[in-house]
Amino acid sequence: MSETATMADGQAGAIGPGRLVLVVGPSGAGKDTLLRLAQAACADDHDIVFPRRIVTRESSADEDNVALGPDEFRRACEHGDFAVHWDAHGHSYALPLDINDDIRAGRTVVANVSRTVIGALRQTYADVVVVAITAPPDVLAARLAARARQSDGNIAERLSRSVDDRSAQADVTILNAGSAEYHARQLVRVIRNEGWQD
Ligand SMILES: Nc1ncnc2c1ncn2[C@@H]1O[C@H](COP(=O)(O)OP(=O)(O)O)[C@@H](O)[C@H]1O
Ligand SMILES: O=P(O)(O)OC[C@H]1O[C@H](OP(=O)(O)OP(=O)(O)O)[C@H](O)[C@@H]1O
Repeated sequence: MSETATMADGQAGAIGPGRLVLVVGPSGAGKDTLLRLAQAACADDHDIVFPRRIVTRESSADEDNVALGPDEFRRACEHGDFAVHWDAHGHSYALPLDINDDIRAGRTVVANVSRTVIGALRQTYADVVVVAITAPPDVLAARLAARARQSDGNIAERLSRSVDDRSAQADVTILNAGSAEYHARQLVRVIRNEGWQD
């Protein structure tokens, strides 16, 4: 399995003062679901930004991503259009460079990223909060089977993906085993920097 984490702007902790909230976790944990609900809850707050990811797969009901072909993605990468990019599950993913403008303007940027890029992002941004979304293994398997997204490829391979936990330490962990609405409210409280376990 290969992943790459490449930063466009590598000055340690240089980019602030806004917060970068990273939503991470295994496939099927519910990252996109909680993000969609949180985005809807924050729709009126223009200081909270949910950037569209760039992914080498079609946009779907699960994620409203910008879809690029592999060659276009590579050219955009070489052109310096991405704040960060990585490869996983046979796809390439990126966050757009303009998140840096939002963060410099003091806005909060919320994004679903690979656990493999947390270390690099913590070094590059001044205020990073990592939110791990988790669920028991049997729940992950059932959810991925039910999601049945064609671009997911082999579900067993998705489930078996492991990431070095030392590089992926979370500030907050949400065990997404209750209702999605309840856990999305927890995520919103983290995004708003409020007490999240109330
Ligand atoms: N709290 C929850 N309760 C029940 N089903 C959920 C919950 N959270 C997510 N799901 C479902 O699990 C599947 C995987 O969720 P998704 O958000 O796509 O996960 P991820 O982005 O982490 O891979 C989806 O079909 C989604 O509807
Ligand atoms: O390195 P990892 O932490 O394992 O993450 C790898 C990738 O998997 C997820 O993407 P994707 O949206 O394709 O999958 P998911 O929705 O099934 O998690 C996540 O957003 C990362 O882009």
